[in-house]
Amino acid sequence: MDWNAELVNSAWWLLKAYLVTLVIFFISLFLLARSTVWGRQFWALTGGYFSPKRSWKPILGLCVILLLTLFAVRMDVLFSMWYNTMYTSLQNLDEATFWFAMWLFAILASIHVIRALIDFYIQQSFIIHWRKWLNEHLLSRWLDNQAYFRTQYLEKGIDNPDQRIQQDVTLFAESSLSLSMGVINAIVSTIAYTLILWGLSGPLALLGIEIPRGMVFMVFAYVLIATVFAIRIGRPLILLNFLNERFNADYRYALVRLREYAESIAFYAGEKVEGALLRSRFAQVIGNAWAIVRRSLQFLGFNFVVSQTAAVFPFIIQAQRFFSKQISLGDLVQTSQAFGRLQENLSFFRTAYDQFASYRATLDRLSGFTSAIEQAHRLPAPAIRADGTRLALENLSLSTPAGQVLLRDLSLEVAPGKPLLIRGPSGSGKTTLLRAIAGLWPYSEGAIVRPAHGTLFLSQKPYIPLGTLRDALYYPDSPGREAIDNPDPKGYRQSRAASDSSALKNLDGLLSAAHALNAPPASSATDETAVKALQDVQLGHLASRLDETADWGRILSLGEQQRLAFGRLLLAKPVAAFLDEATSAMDEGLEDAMYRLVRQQLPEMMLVSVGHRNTLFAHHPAHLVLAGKGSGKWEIHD
Ligand SMILES: Nc1ncnc2c1ncn2[C@@H]1O[C@H](COP(=O)(O)OP(=O)(O)OP(=O)(O)O)[C@@H](O)[C@H]1O
Repeated sequence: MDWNAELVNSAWWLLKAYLVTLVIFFISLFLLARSTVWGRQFWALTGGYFSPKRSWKPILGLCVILLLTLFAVRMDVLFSMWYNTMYTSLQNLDEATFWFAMWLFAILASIHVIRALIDFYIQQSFIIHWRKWLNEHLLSRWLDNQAYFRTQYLEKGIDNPDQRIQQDVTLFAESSLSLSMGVINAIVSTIAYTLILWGLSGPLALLGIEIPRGMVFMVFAYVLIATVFAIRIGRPLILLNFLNERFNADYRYALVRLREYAESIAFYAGEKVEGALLRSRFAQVIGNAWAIVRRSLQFLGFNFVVSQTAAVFPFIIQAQRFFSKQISLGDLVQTSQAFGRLQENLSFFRTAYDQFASYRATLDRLSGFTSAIEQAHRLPAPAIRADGTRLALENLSLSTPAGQVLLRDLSLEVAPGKPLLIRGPSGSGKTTLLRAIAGLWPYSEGAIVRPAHGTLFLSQKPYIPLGTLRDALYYPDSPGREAIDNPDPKGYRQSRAASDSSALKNLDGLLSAAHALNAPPASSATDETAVKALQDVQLGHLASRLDETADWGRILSLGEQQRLAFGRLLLAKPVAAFLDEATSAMDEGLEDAMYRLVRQQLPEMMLVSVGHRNTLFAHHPAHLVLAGKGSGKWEIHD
């Protein structure tokens, strides 16, 4: 074999194969995206990423990965030729060729290693960029228009959105690339090795009939039959793997709820009930895991038998031609390798069958998620317009999703400095009215006029974000935002260096050390405005802990959290504020003090409160009373 010519041939082969594959690859993508359900789902989900208008980089990246994949196929073919050269030199006792083969191997192996590393790096960076785009795309659609909240109004809600955004996106990007490159590798290798085997195989006598190049036909028939059986044995694995995801997500969700509702459950001493629920969910996970093991035993067993048989099959067929000296030892070895490779590549479609099925399940979950988001975006929204700082309702009617009337034809105007109290029986629609004003309630008619900016809604159970007390105080304007956007690289690097050196002794400890390094400097704790706000709402004792990161939602009592929310109000100085039973956990004295404070510091603010207590009357000259009971009636007392 002339290796100099072979290297030049390889370069030509690579160029031709690359151009042909490139064209076929993009045409196939186009056709799949148009004619198959999953192709359309794929394109709807990520077409934007590959749009050249956005950036050429993803397409260029894909082209490079394709080139490296074909390069890998060619290297494989060269290795198979190398084995032929080497074994033939052994058979001929040709020492010079043997040593030449050793040098050649050094060159081929070096190229192979460099190619593999470059391929690894480029594929990983391609996946990371893709994941970043997908994550950002889904996250912004999910946050836009409050879709994360409004999806609850859809007839068919969505389960585990967190899993879809975090886990499925990763799986989707990784599997898309590995499956598509796997298919290309398998097809191109199949062609390459069919040609090799074609050259090496002789006629095969079967049942008295002589089949020319019989080996090639044998391997195709062999793999085809094996594939049919494997799909039959492996099919139940698709459902089992799908259930595995579902059961694990259910189990995780039950564990998360235990953490979320820890206090209530602990008060009820509900460990027994929770334990039973957790154990029964875990039992489902385990039951399914055993079913997967049993089915995989059959599937793997069958695959092992198929591949083991394939190992000796070509020797048996070529033995006669070898012993009659029609082919060399190198030819025999190369035949067995080409047969093995061909069998392996044709089997790709068999072995990747369940991978493809789980890929489709991931795609289904992501498409279901995006279409739910689109539906949520299309839900009607209350007609809200801005007219300076005016706050008014014009012929507003509200109903429940089931169509029950909550409020009919309400018109009113809230004047600055003249707070309005909304009263009415439980379930009459007080909170729903605030939801409509916030733009969150889809089932409304009429118009809402409110300032475009500078509105603040406080609910009965204030939201306390993750982070420091200062973050909670300024929410949703976070003074610590830079820290979130730019996690301190120094702290991160230090913790990483520590983790490198300590051989991963205590990861929890290292992570909390990194967290501590990320905390803002202590000097900012003296921020006067924040401290004053805390003192005003009678939380002065927490001033020194402003920059402490803790689970404040659990540490502070409900009354303290409500006072913290009043602090938020004082700092934000909104044009209009809406307080939904925002003082329900305070005693009457504190409630009075909080309202006095607000009216003193923000006398011109438009204030709307929802509440039941008579003590609120003193601070609200105007009242809106909802009648409830499905009547939609209301009264205004000025
Ligand atoms: N997401 C929802 N889906 C279906 N019905 C809802 C939804 N949210 C609220 N409702 C219904 O709308 C009605 C009004 O609820 P809302 O929370 O506004 O009452 P409320 O007057 O604030 O009651 P309370 O004084 O007990 O807080 C209730 O019957 C409630 O069940």
